[in-house]
Amino acid sequence: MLKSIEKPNSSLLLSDYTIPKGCKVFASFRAVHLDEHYFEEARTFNPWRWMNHTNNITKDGGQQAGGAPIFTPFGGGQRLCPGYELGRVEISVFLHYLVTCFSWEVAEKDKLVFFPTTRMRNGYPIHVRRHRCL
Ligand code: HEM
Repeated sequence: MLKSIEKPNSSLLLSDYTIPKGCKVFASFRAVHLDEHYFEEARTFNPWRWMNHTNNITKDGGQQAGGAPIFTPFGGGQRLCPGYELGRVEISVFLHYLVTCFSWEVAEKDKLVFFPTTRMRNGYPIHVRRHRCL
């Protein structure tokens, strides 16, 4: 749990870290989303984990401090991504057509890397074949 205390000289004490006034703080959503404490086998591709909508709570059933959700790909609070609904619709439509109208084969082996963001090292090239469409 993160505790923040504003110090008299305007620096901020966040957990055990003193953040000097004027510093920029980058919240690593990836670090939270790959944390085994919150997500079982966090680095395993398992889309079925999202069938259970209680996945925004800890494994022991506790909510994160302040009751905030732990799965936050679109940020949160005042800076919540304003395009989050559009983003979700676009991804749903894309995935629907990808799996219903196309098949694909891996063109060349690739490796998943996690820094600075989660991605495939070489962009995961694939050969796509259109086999059916609405
Ligand atoms: C999968 C798609 C998307 C993801 C994962 C995503 C994620 C994010 C995240 C993490 C933030 C930062 C929140 C913060 O600063 O705490 C953000 C901000 C923002 N996003 Fe998205 N976004 C997506 C799609 C979109 C789309 C489709 C639009 C617009 C059409 C959009 C517009 C914005 C804007 C304008 C901000 C800045 C909000 C602000 O600073 O107040 N995003 N997004």
